[in-house]
Amino acid sequence: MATAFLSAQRSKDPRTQVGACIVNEENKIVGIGYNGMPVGCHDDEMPWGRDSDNILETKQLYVCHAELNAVLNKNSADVKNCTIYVALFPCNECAKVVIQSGIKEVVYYSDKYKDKPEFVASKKMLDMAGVKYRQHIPKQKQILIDFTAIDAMTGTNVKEVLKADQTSF
Ligand SMILES: O=c1ccn([C@H]2C[C@H](O)[C@@H](COP(=O)(O)O)O2)c(=O)[nH]1
Ligand SMILES: [Zn+2]
Repeated sequence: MATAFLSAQRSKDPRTQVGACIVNEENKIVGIGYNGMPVGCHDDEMPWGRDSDNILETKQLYVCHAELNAVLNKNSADVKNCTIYVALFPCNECAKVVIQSGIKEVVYYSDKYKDKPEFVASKKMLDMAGVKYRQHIPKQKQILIDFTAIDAMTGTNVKEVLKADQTSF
């Protein structure tokens, strides 16, 4: 789940950043994704709002959801019998992707949209298809990547590394 949230940080969505991480039956990561615009559709040229009279000026019609990206980014032949860790409970469209790709379990963190039709429909389809889902309960409240501590522990000096890289060309 931490990997899913780390991936979510790459999302340009100002309101809801979603990350997803797929693991196989051996708990090895086989796909990671976050919600973002399709390749070639530049983040800064696309709309990121969701409230507009003109749906063409909202993100809804364009953004690729984290689960879809995680499945499309897979580094294995398929994701059958895998588990997907995802920051937000999957919407109806993502539930279809999960089911059709053979993923057998969804572990989610937030279920903030549970009363919306897309998410009610999602649960209905996951139930019918026999895909299990459960909320993630974190074992610890914080995971920190502290580069200062890493530098001290490994004797890394980024300025030196940069200089070394430049001179190696
Ligand atoms: O299953 C899902 C549902 C939603 N997302 C993404 C799509 C959007 O970028 C945000 C939701 O935006 P709101 O403004 O909070 O409606 O989350 C996803 O990746 N997967
Ligand atoms: Zn979705």
